Amino acid sequence: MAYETLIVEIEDYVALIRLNRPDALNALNSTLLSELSEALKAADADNSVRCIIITGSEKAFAAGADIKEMSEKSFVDMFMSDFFAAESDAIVRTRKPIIAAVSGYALGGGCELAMACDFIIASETAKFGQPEINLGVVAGIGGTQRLTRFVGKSKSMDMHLTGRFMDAAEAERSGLVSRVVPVKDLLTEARKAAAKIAEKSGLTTMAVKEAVNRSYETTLREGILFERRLFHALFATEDQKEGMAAFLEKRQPQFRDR
Ligand SMILES: CC(C)=CC(=O)SCCNC(=O)CCNC(=O)[C@H](O)C(C)(C)COP(=O)(O)OP(=O)(O)OC[C@H]1O[C@@H](n2cnc3c(N)ncnc32)[C@H](O)[C@@H]1OP(=O)(O)O
Repeated sequence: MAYETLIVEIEDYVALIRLNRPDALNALNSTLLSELSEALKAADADNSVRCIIITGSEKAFAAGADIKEMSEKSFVDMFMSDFFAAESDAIVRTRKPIIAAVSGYALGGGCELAMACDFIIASETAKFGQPEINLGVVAGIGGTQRLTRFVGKSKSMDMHLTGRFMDAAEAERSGLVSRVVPVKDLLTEARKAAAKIAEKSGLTTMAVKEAVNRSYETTLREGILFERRLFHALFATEDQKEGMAAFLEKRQPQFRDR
């Protein structure tokens, strides 16, 4: 399918979704976000895809929601359209793993999009920020909630209240990103991570996502119980038998998502 603001390539079980509004630093307008939702739904439903990468350009992952598009909207416009709710839900509803490969600016909605992915691999030039305060608004796609869970209250308040940017080294130290790589290696490293994930049982990767994401939404006791039940349930799958048999027989497992 052809998109106006995205380039989507599927190769070796990985769907690479590249945000593509070069003249606006990949600012997230409604076309881009609805195309991204569609692309994620299509990748989730496509049996030839086992992992998804979302990336931008070297200069910008995404410099936030499109300020030109938003500037004249009224409260009624925003409220009645439930601005960006459906689009951000589409990311969270995606059951296959999503890696954000971030280079350059990931600001406002761009930072929120990256945080809604399952993990972030950043290039050395990545800059994260929630500068909405400079525009007279607050984050609107989960920034106050997710950033606080990732980096803690003090740093999150600092970022949201001052609007300052965090570089890649600070983002890695703070737990916002899983690793930092040279710019030239960003996509190679993201593809390597995706290829590793693609080798696993798709059933089990979905279970991992559900369990880790549950840790943000429930108490420790409930989360551990959820994990234990999921662990028990996976003993009803062929992939558990195959994974353990392969280990004992000293061979690579052949998972069938069953
Ligand atoms: C999700 C919710 C609820 C809210 C948001 O996300 S609000 C947006 C938060 N993001 C920002 O406030 C960042 C805005 N952008 C910047 O501060 C700067 O563009 C920069 C620091 C990222 C880069 O500065 P630089 O001087 O290198 O580049 P520019 O000349 O400023 O930008 C190039 C080109 O892109 C357009 N641009 C950049 N960001 C956005 C944006 N968020 N929305 C719309 N357009 C954007 C910028 O206007 C310029 O276009 P023109 O050449 O046509 O002016």
